[in-house]
Amino acid sequence: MQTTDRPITEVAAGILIDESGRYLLGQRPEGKPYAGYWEVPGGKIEKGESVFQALKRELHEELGIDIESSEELTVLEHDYPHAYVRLHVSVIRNWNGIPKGCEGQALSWEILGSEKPSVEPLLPAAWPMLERLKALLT
Ligand SMILES: Nc1nc2c([nH]c(=O)n2[C@H]2C[C@H](O)[C@@H](COP(=O)(O)OP(=O)(O)OP(=O)(O)O)O2)c(=O)[nH]1
Repeated sequence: MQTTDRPITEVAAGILIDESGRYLLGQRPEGKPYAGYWEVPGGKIEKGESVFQALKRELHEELGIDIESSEELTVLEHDYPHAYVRLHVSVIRNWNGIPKGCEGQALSWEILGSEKPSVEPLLPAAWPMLERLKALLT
């Protein structure tokens, strides 16, 4: 773990994996830092929320789906100019509804085994998540 004097922004990110073995990326909407960059869906954990509660709320707001369960994949930190973030990354295999871009964001289903995503650029901290996912599945 890195250490920092900066306040830490706790973030929950959820890698949705569908039945054909694809995972979902979303493009950050206008108005957010790194707008246009691709990321794993999720967002900031609010005060008093667990990682799962935050994921459930964020994925409902962003994608219009209801998740039933999640498996913790990894925790990683990244020092951005706008914030120091700690990302709690989970894998989600069960949800109700069909993911859609409720905030006007584009979505892309990606092949798990591929070398790199078909879309770019990715948020810098999304890369280690995908590496961790690859390691889990191979
Ligand atoms: N969701 C998500 N966030 C990521 C990833 N990689 C990464 O560095 N982040 C960072 C970017 C942001 O600083 C932070 C997530 O915050 P956000 O701005 O998306 O959160 P939010 O939806 O709660 O935003 P807001 O309500 O403040 O507008 O985590 C990723 O793959 N997915």
